[in-house]
Amino acid sequence: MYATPFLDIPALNGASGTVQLPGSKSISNRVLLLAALASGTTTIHDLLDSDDTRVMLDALAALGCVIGRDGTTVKLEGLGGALRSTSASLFLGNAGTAMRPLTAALALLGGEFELKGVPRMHERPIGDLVDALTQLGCRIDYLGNPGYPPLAIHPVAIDTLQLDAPIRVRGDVSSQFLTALLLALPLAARRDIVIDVVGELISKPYIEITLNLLARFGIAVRRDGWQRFTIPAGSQYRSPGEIHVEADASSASYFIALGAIANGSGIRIEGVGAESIQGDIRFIDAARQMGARIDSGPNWLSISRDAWPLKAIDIDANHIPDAAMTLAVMALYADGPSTLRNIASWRVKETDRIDAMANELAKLGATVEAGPDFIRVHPLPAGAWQAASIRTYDDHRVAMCFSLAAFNPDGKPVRILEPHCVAKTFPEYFETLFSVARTVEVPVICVDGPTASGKGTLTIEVARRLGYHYLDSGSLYRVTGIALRRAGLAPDAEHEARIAEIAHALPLCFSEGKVLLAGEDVSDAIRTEAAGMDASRVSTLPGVRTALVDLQRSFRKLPGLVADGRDMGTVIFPDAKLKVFLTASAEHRAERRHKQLISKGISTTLDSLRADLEARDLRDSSRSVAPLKPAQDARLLDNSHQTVEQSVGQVLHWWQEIQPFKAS
Ligand SMILES: O=C(O)C1=C[C@@H](OP(=O)(O)O)[C@@H](O)[C@H](O)C1
Ligand SMILES: C=C(OP(=O)(O)O)C(=O)O
Repeated sequence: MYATPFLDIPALNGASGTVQLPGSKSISNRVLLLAALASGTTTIHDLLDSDDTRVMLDALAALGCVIGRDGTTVKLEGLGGALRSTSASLFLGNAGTAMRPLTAALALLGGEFELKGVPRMHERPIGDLVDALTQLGCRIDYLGNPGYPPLAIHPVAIDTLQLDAPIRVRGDVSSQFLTALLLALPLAARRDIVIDVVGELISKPYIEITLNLLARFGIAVRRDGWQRFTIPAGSQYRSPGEIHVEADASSASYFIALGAIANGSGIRIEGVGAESIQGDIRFIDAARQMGARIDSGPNWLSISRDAWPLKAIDIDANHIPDAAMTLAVMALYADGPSTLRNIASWRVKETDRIDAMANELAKLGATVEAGPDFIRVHPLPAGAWQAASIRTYDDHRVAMCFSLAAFNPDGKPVRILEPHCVAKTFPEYFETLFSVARTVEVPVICVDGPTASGKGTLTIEVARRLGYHYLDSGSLYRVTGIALRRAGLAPDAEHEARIAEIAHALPLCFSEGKVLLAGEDVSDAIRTEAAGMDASRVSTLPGVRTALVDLQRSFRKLPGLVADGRDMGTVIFPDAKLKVFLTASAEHRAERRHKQLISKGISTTLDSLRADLEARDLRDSSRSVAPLKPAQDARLLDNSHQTVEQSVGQVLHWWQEIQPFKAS
């Protein structure tokens, strides 16, 4: 997941490949609650691991469920209708699928509970559900604004609930209120329980998910149209033992759109197919209408671009409220204005999504019309796209769907602010996108400079702040040095061919700040002075340098790279847009190295370190191949009198200066 304050997506121009998508949020949270209400153990495969499921799991654990986890498989021992813990304060983040169903279940289970969430959750309505539960005799107080969480739930005896008259619940603000009642009321089914929906029910397919999963847990709800639902007397939750969660159909919408927009050999999605029980799968109908070519099989979809530009669409999107946001961005690539209707519920989700989409689409340059329950998006012709800094309003779907704007014909990058909000349902969204997307040019920042100038520290920090990959090219030489010593060779010209072979096939990777050679952590071994000397000698061998060029260039991957070394800007990435040549006086560098070594308990003297550094500088700058010198277009940064933060700030400032983004 990108934990950076922003993520810059360079202009993308193609995409091909296969993505395995994470589990459905709607299925995961329903199954977790049903498994908790049932008796016996349920093994859930492919459960979504995200903020929304984590708050549900934490809540169930606080209620006394025993939960075991192995990757995406979760084993949950149900409570069988009896809470092990009858008071708890539960934090439910911004998960509607946790807040609403848990409110109903806990109001019936008997106990003192406090249910709260993030500030936005406290602005998302729950009054219609609380009204329905209160009619039954449940006792719920608002701890903040009436009609909204946080809530205090008080115990009532389940056999005192009034179940003789139909329970009336409004269905026109959120279908989750009806879902919550359907999931929880089997707890009280000593007689038939009838629920009547008041007003036009929205987001109907989510009720189908609820009914489908209730049936998997042994509860056969009778349904009369979308108005009346009956939970038969004697209903009891029965765990199916094992259950698989399909991949998330709403998450699939971004990759379906990607296949429809991007040039390439198409996108294959694994984990969800056209027969999905999730209503958002009907997004494929809308995408086909806009011109996508889509095939499907058991648990897979394959999408490729067909009609181009896409065809404008005018649809009632009430049945696909979440995926429809993706259509609003696809509309930018259409042949006329597209209209999404009957989407008033967008206004009470993670943010006011109609306003958010209208504001951010306008930043890209689009003309947008919006009303209480619709949005109309006009296509953006080539030449009219702006490089925009997209505000995401802590809404995962805003972040995800705007990444698709990076396919604009004007080659403009897109900045996504607070990209970590995707953690609500799809923490690895951007990584998944980057695994299949192509760009004309992956941005690179080169930081070259002499030994002990602080390149490593600076580069790692700049990469971290930008969410870019990191290449410590010096370590390639150091690792080669270690590998050749292990092969019984000396780092000299006599063994150049053998060393080059070793370098070419170096099984190297950087992971969480560690350098791994064939899986072995060699981070400390390569930092000794002896390894440094070997690296410097190895790097004078032209055959070895050539062998390592391809390896170094292979680190240039989306969304960008910060490369540290001695010839990054001059030889390896001569087209880099920002090249920094970092220096510090020999005196300062010797002092820093001295401190470093002393802190590691390695004894040495300042004078000898300074002499070594000067000898190395001379060798590095006078070698015949790629001598250490600033690239012509490099910016010089002397950090002798700077803190790390100051040099990082300077590099980020230079980088920012060459970005085209307007402030948000
Ligand atoms: O029941 C569910 O799993 C959901 C129902 C929908 O909400 P509304 O019924 O409020 O539209 C949907 O937007 C939400 O992401 C998940
Ligand atoms: C509306 C959404 O979430 P929630 O389940 O919190 O309602 C969503 O995921 O788009």
